[in-house]
This record gives sequence, structure tokens and C-alpha cells, in this order.
Amino acid sequence: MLTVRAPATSANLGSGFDVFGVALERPADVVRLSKADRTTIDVTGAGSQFIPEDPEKNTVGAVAEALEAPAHIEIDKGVRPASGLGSSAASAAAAAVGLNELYDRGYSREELVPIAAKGEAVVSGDAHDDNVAPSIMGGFTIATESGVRQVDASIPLVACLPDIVVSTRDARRVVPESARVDQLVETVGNAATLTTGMHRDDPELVGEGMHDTVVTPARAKLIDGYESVREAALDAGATGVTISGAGPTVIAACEDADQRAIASAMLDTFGDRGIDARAYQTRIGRGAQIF
Ligand SMILES: Nc1ncnc2c1ncn2[C@@H]1O[C@H](COP(=O)(O)OP(=O)(O)OP(=O)(O)O)[C@@H](O)[C@H]1O
Ligand SMILES: N[C@@H](CCO)C(=O)O
Repeated sequence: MLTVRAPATSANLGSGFDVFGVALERPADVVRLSKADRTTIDVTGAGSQFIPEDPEKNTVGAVAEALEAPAHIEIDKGVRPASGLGSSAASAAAAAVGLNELYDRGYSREELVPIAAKGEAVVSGDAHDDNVAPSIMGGFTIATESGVRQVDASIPLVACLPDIVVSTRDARRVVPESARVDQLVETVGNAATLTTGMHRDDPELVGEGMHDTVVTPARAKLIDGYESVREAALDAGATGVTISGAGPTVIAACEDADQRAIASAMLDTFGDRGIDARAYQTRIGRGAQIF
């Protein structure tokens, strides 16, 4: 029996749609795995009533199949599904790291990323790597066709999760099919600024680089109050604000000293619209850990 803690993640960070991701220090899924003749799954914790235990429908089932590693898998969800915090990916990442160890498969962390992404394909139809990569490798990750580049960073963040459900599948339907060249130029500049900020552990540069005029405005319409919450967070000192993953979580980069005020401002602004929310004062952290 093995226990793995795999962190929630925030994908895209505005300018890095389907490429950038960060591991969050908290929340996280805790997954217990033991060898078995066939895969069975138990789910408890945040939003567990909405998560299938059928191995064909749960992200960990696809990972067990890909690794040919049947197991009894107990998932304690710290990350609510359809949150924009890589809930389904955290379980898949934990299963990939845990089953690799349990069955002594010998894959590196980077090699486990496409294996865990097979789990993501079960829920969203696409095997995108931008949540599983940081959940497995930690820090800031750049996931492309050529593989994953990773940088350790420790930027303070506030992730505010409103009581609204946005599924990744729905949020992908509103992504524009094309962008203008001037938007492309702006996006390249912002993505490069953000990457430099991660290397320097500089919240100002990271926040500036989170700006995006292509995907974020289309998706913001799915999150009641997004613009007001964004403005409130910026007024409270955030260096940048965007949608986390496919939403509805809104994520702010900041200095440590401003975290608490930003969390309150975001919660109050959702509250003014009658929307309950929860704010995680967190930071970029490490990848999945085996206990
Ligand atoms: N182990 C799992 N954990 C969480 N959700 C799961 C799991 N297995 C299957 N699902 C299903 O995946 C869907 C949630 O995944 P989705 O990608 O929409 O949300 P997310 O992972 O929180 O968001 P994002 O990828 O935008 O950060 C739900 O329908 C849920 O039932
Ligand atoms: N990059 C993906 C992450 C969500 O899982 C999206 O934004 O659709």
C-alpha cells in the first residue's frame, strides 16, 4: 500500500493557453493504492458525489490501464471537480506516480506526464498535459509537443473558487477558432514576460504576463462577476489576475503581504452578487509526493 499527495494546479495563466501550468502548495488530492487483480475505485472528499467510481469513467482508471497496473485506489478529494484547479488531473497524477512506484515500472516523472494525460482524455475528450505536468513535476511547467520544461518557482497566489460549475468540455467550446496577428504578437510578449518572471521568482513580471485578450474574454462570460472580482483583486494589490484553467476559479498573483487582502476582496465581490466562494491563499509548490 502506497499513499500519494498530488497537488491542485492552475493551467494556462492567461497567456499560456494549453501550455503553461503551475502546481499549487494547496489544495491537493490524497490517493492510496494497493495492488489488486482488477481496478476498483473509492472516492471520498470534496465533490465526491459527482465523481464516478467506474474505472472506465474515472481518470485513475485510464492511468491504471495504461500502466497495466490494476489496483484498489482510494481517492480523498481535496480538489472539487469542475473547479479549474485540475481536480481530475490531480487524481490522474497521483495514480501515475503511485502505480509507477508500486509496480516498479521505472518511468521518469516527465515520462509519466503523457500517461497521466490519458486520464484527462476520459473526462474532457482531449489528452492535454497542462494540469498533469505540474501536478507530477511541481513548479511552473511548459508542456508542448516536444515534452515538458519545468522551473521551480514560489510565487504567492490567491485562488478563489466560486460556487459555480464550469466543465472543461463546455469551456473549450467557447474558445475562439482564430486570433489576429496583433493578438498573437501581444500573447508572445506576455508569455515571454511570464516565463522570465518565473525564472526570477518575480510576482510583478508573472502578473503582467498573465494578461490575455484571446481566450480569457470569451471564457469570462461563463463566470458571473469575473470582471468585478478581477478589478477588486487588482485594487487590493494583485499583480495579475486571470481564469484558472477552464474556470470558474479566478487566480491572482501577488506579493506575500497582499495575499490576505486580495482573498477578502475576491470573496466579498462574489458575495455581493450572492455567490458563495472559497479562497485558497497558496503559492507555487512541489509536485506529487509519495509517502
Ligand atoms: N478522479 C477524478 N477527480 C475529479 N473528477 C473526476 C475524476 N474522474 C473523473 N472525473 C470527472 O471529471 C470532471 C471534472 O473534470 P474537469 O476537467 O471538468 O474539471 P477540473 O479538473 O476541476 O478542471 P480544470 O481541468 O479546468 O482545471 C467531472 O465530470 C468529474 O466527474
Ligand atoms: N488548458 C485547458 C485546461 C483545463 O483542463 C483548458 O483551459 O481548457
